[in-house]
Amino acid sequence: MATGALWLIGAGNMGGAMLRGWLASPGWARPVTVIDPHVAEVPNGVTLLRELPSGDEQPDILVLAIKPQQLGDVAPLFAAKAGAPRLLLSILAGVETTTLKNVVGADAIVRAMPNLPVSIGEGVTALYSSDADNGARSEAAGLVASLGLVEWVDDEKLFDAVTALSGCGPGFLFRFIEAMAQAGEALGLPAAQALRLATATVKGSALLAASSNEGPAVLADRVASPGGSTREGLNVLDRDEALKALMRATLLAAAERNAELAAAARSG
Ligand SMILES: NC(=O)C1=CN([C@@H]2O[C@H](COP(=O)(O)OP(=O)(O)OC[C@H]3O[C@@H](n4cnc5c(N)ncnc54)[C@H](OP(=O)(O)O)[C@@H]3O)[C@@H](O)[C@H]2O)C=CC1
Ligand SMILES: O=C(O)[C@@H]1CCC=N1
Repeated sequence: MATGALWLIGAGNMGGAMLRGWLASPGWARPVTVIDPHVAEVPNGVTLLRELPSGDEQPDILVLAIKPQQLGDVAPLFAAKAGAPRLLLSILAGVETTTLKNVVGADAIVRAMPNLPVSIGEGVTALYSSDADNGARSEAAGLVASLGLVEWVDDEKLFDAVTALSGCGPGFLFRFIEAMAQAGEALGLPAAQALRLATATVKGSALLAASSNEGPAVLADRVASPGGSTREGLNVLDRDEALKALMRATLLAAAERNAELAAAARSG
């Protein structure tokens, strides 16, 4: 059971989600300090500081969860410190290892890209490190293992793609649920019922896809009874690859924004 101190800098939407996931995981024993100037409250047992302590004190593990555009605000605070954390886990979209190294001189740096369902232990966290040794890599993976699926990415260039797919993905799927529910509403269903049906349908389909040996294309065919109604709906999604083209454009736009954020962080 790991007991070294963890500092979480930024406890907004994603930092807060990871914190909830960690505190709910069996055997969690690390003392946690949240450093965030504005967050309203933190769970029981968590220390809240409004700014980074000015002395040389450093945690065992530092989790950086501020917005990429806020990195410049904390950089001078780290520059003034003599010590360094043992492990830095950065969840900043876009911001590259070389940029992080210039800000926090941790012994090991691991980039992580979690997604919002980590708060219920059903998330995805992608990890990348250019130079962490096996011990640090397994420690980083162990830290996020209780939050859901963990996937290593070998090439940092692919991190923007992973961010677009699984990091941003819940946002796209929430929009899909909303659109599906509204389409049901347009067919006459009460709004609340349409939302329950759409949400449960996406949940059940994802669970089935995750547990099946068959791919999503085969599963879609299993729903589409010959001569039936699903095929008519799939024909709309498939015409001119309408849905696939929309998803390609969606992920590309997100990935390009990550590259812009990286460039901005690189130039300080
Ligand atoms: N949201 C998501 O689903 C995901 C987000 N990420 C990454 O997580 C990071 C945070 O995103 P998100 O949670 O959405 O953003 P939020 O704005 O919700 O959270 C950032 C938090 O950090 C606080 N903060 C600002 N400045 C400082 C500072 N100097 N020291 C400490 N805390 C500070 C912010 O306060 P204030 O609001 O007042 O500025 C806010 O509470 C980003 O880098 C993003 O790329 C990664 C994966 C998924
Ligand atoms: O929107 C963002 O920039 C962050 C990164 C991944 C999800 N949210």
